[in-house]
Formats: sequence, C-alpha cells, structure tokens
Amino acid sequence: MTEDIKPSYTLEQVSKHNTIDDCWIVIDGKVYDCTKFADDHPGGAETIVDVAGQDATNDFVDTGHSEKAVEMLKDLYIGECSDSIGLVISSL
Ligand code: HEM
Repeated sequence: MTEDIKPSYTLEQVSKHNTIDDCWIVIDGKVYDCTKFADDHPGGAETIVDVAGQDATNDFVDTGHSEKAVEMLKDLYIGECSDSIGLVISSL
C-alpha cells in the first residue's frame, strides 16, 4: 500500500488560512489544519487562532507539549511547507 502524497504549500499560501473557520498552522515544516481541533485544544482555541496562518514551531516547542500532543498532530497533517523556517525536531 502506498502512502498518500500530500501537497506542498508556501508560507504565503498558508497565511491565507488565518481565521477561526479556516485555520492552518505550520510546525516543523509541516502544515496542520487546526480548524476543527482549535475548540478541543487544552491550551484554548484562542491560542491556536492567534497563530493561524503562521509558523508556530517555536510556540509549540516553547510550551513544552507532551508526546501525546505530538501524536495528535498526525491527524491534523495536510501537507508540507516548502519555505518554513521552523526548527527541525526529530521527534515530530
Ligand atoms: C495543532 C497543534 C497543537 C496541538 C495538537 C496541541 C495540543 C496540546 C495538548 C494535548 C495540550 C495539553 C498538554 C500536553 O499534553 O502537552 C496542550 C496544551 C497547551 N498548548 Fe497546545 N497544541 C497545539 C498547538 C499549540 C500552539 C501553537 C500553542 C501556542 C501558541 C499552544 C499552547 C498551549 C498551551 C499554552 C498549553 C497549556 C495549557 C495549560 O497547561 O493550561 N498549543 N496543547
């Protein structure tokens, strides 16, 4: 079985998805659609919406998220970010 090939987006494209109803964020070079997830975020929907359309790698890492949080990213993954400046985190 082959893996789905996910699209690649630029930060410019990601930046259009910057509202509560259409909320993408970049973490470690990967694009996550957080539109549905934001309301369920233990750190609050506001926290997610504040970084909508942006590279939130440093925010995600600085908060010291658990392995469980890193696991949750998998369900939100929609593609790669071609020009992200995010840190490369081996565990993500
Ligand atoms: C889609 C990406 C994210 C996921 C899946 C996620 C998931 C989680 C989870 C599961 C927790 C509970 C604690 C833990 O298990 O670590 C948490 C807490 C928290 N998150 Fe996130 N998070 C995401 C993005 C972010 C971002 C971008 C920020 C900051 C801008 C942020 C800020 C926080 C804060 C401040 C808490 C602590 C809440 C508290 O302890 O009261 N999160 N997050």
